[in-house]
Amino acid sequence: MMPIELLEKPQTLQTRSNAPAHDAHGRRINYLRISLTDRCNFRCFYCMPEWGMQFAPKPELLTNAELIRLVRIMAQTGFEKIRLTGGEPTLRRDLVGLVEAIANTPGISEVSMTTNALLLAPIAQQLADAGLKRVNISIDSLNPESFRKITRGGDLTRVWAGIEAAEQAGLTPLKLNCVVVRGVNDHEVLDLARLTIDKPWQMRFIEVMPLVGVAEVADNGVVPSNQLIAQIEAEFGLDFLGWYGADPARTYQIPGAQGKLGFISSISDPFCATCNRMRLTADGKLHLCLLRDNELDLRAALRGSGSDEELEALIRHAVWIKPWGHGLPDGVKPTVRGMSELGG
Ligand SMILES: Nc1nc2c(ncn2[C@@H]2O[C@H](COP(=O)(O)OP(=O)(O)OP(=O)(O)O)[C@@H](O)[C@H]2O)c(=O)[nH]1
Ligand SMILES: C[S@@+](CC[C@H](N)C(=O)[O-])C[C@H]1O[C@@H](n2cnc3c(N)ncnc32)[C@H](O)[C@@H]1O
Ligand code: SF4
Ligand code: SF4
Repeated sequence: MMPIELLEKPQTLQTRSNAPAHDAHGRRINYLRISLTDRCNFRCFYCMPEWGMQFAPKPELLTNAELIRLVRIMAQTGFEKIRLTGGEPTLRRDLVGLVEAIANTPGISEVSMTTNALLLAPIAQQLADAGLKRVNISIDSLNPESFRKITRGGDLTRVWAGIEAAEQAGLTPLKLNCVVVRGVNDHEVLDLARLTIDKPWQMRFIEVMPLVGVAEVADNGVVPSNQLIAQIEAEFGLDFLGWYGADPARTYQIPGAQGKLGFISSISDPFCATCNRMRLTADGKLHLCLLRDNELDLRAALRGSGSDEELEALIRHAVWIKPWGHGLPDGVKPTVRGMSELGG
């Protein structure tokens, strides 16, 4: 499918202005994931090729002023929850100032961030003071050597320092993300789950998805969540807690544990029916569904002197035409963007 580029105000708007934006399937879309940069200080093998991606040249990236304006307009269309991601969001210059501006935008109720935490420790408190509510941190192995291999160079000690600093700064409840890949880190699932016995964290196991640049990792690497659930239950016992609204994770708990377990089963048990989210790429494209190619060029409208009203109309139209869901595992795979451009 070709990406959609709608640079002009659509002639027929299907949604009521002033009402919070809903798509054509009745889903309320109120969660924007912003990729602050497509660059990263890791090269996780399930996310990016070793040589990286074709990174966007700097002039193509949204400036802070453009981003803040867009967030204000998105908030007017009903977006309430913002997640900063990347690439690696901590590489963005003036991250603290950006967090503060977004957190102070009328209508925005929560700003959170997904990070690899390598650079988090020294800035965690400043981010919390600026209005960041919580962080989700990626950790795919507890073994420093395997961690280094999976991330192609990552230092697990610094990531633990980031986790500790996030807790101290109150960026909680803390969620830890592990992309499980068969034959690489699936043997560590019990050890990762065990962390939740003494810590109030949500440890989440994610089915690997076939994004551009790494599609072959998912071809043979997906471990269906039900296999992991059975394995963990056999070792510790497991209580099902629920599946709350638009949360992509099904949650469980080891009996008596302080923390929880989450399973994000995009492939074996998709959650598109309750999807509430869209993505803004660092180069200013509104990407309508993580696993589809459709996107709309907001940067062109921003830089082409589009008024706030025109931008709002474009955003409402994009929400209206948001695809129902993905077609995996056997349907059309994404062909345009890598995970590091979309932010997960
Ligand atoms: N298929 C699909 N997977 C998603 C979507 N959103 C998140 N994920 C997956 O879930 C992983 C974890 O997402 P996070 O960045 O931690 O964000 P989150 O789960 O929305 O965060 P919370 O606000 O804490 O619920 C991502 O890396 C993706 O693999 C989505 O809309 N579709
Ligand atoms: C793209 S990263 C960006 C934020 C940050 N660099 C990090 O790793 O947390 C966001 C999330 O996407 C997940 N992710 C990356 N590639 C994936 C894939 N192929 N399938 C499923 N999740 C993936 C990562 O594990 C991470 O939790
Ligand atoms: S998953 Fe995050 S840390 Fe790993 S390469 Fe992708 S963007 Fe970087
Ligand atoms: S695959 Fe698309 S529709 Fe499904 S949950 Fe993710 S973003 Fe939403």
